Amino acid sequence: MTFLDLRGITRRYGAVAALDGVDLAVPVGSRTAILGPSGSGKSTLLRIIAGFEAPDAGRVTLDGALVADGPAATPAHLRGIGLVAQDGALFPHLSIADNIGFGLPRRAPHRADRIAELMAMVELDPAMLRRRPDQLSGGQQQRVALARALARSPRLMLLDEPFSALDTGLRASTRKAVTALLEAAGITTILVTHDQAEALSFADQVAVMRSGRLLQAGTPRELYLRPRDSMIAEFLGDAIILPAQLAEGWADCALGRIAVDDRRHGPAQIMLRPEQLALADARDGAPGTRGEVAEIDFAGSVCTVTVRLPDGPAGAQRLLLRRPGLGLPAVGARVRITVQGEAHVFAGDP
Ligand SMILES: Nc1ncnc2c1ncn2[C@@H]1O[C@H](COP(=O)(O)OP(=O)(O)OP(=O)(O)O)[C@@H](O)[C@H]1O
Repeated sequence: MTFLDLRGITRRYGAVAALDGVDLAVPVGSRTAILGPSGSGKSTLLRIIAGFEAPDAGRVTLDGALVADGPAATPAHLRGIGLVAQDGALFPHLSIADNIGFGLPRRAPHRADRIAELMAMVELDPAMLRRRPDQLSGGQQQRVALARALARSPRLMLLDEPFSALDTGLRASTRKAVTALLEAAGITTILVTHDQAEALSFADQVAVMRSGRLLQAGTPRELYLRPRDSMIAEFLGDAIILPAQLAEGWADCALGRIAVDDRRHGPAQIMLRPEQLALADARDGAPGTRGEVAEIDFAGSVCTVTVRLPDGPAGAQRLLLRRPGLGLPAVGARVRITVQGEAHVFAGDP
């Protein structure tokens, strides 16, 4: 069942079309990530969902109620939506307890119990209650911001790049903790990010935006393995994109004849993810495309191996493969490349 429905959302700032006819359905209890480069319209969309801004045109329906129909919109405080901003936006002069309890009535019965409960939910030590935000780490501050947003039991939680200021390790652990918490509470959540790995690991629906348009929405797996075009493919991770000639579920390309996920005929662009390519010693005599290792970028657990293929009709091809640091071939080694699984054929023109 759809909890939030966006239809034809359009918003202009002068000559800039920040949003240009965005449609998106967010299922109840789901986690949606809106992914896009800087300036693609992600924050504008989030502000329109939250009610801080109204669209010029388009409709926002929340839990069956129309909350925006063009510029006519229900104000933010009547929507029951929680928001965690990029920097947490805590009140620096208030204690952690007062930050978390900010939205709760001052004289509410059990106010202190509710604050303690929220602290426990986000796994913060009760000893921190009297501290001020600047006496907490970045990750702890983000948990306080989340507790404050949870205090009013929102129906929908909006997360605007809430992990971006945290360093890599803390970022992953905070994201995991937040995901588990929101899932346990059954709160429909939308995360805005420009980090593809974060979007893929957080969400059960990823929506990719560029220049105010929503290009494709689907499960992380669909977007990663079946992107609509090469731009989306490369935005979601490393991609090997090759010109090919298609026939009945097969493609002839620089890697020989390989299986594809499309039964069309004729020229097309196909895509493989680097992890679909396996390398072996070329001297083993088994079938597979031969190439030569041109370069190795050693980076520990994930290294990049550049393989040069023999000149073909499209000129010399270089493939980038990711490999663990152990057992790497040497530069100049002759290797045999085999493909695992099917290549993806882009829906658009070659
Ligand atoms: N208040 C405003 N006035 C004028 N232009 C704006 C305003 N807000 C956003 N824009 C423009 O609208 C476009 C979309 O901006 P938006 O902040 O939604 O993008 P974003 O994808 O969230 O970017 P980032 O990842 O950098 O935060 C940009 O070109 C931006 O300059």
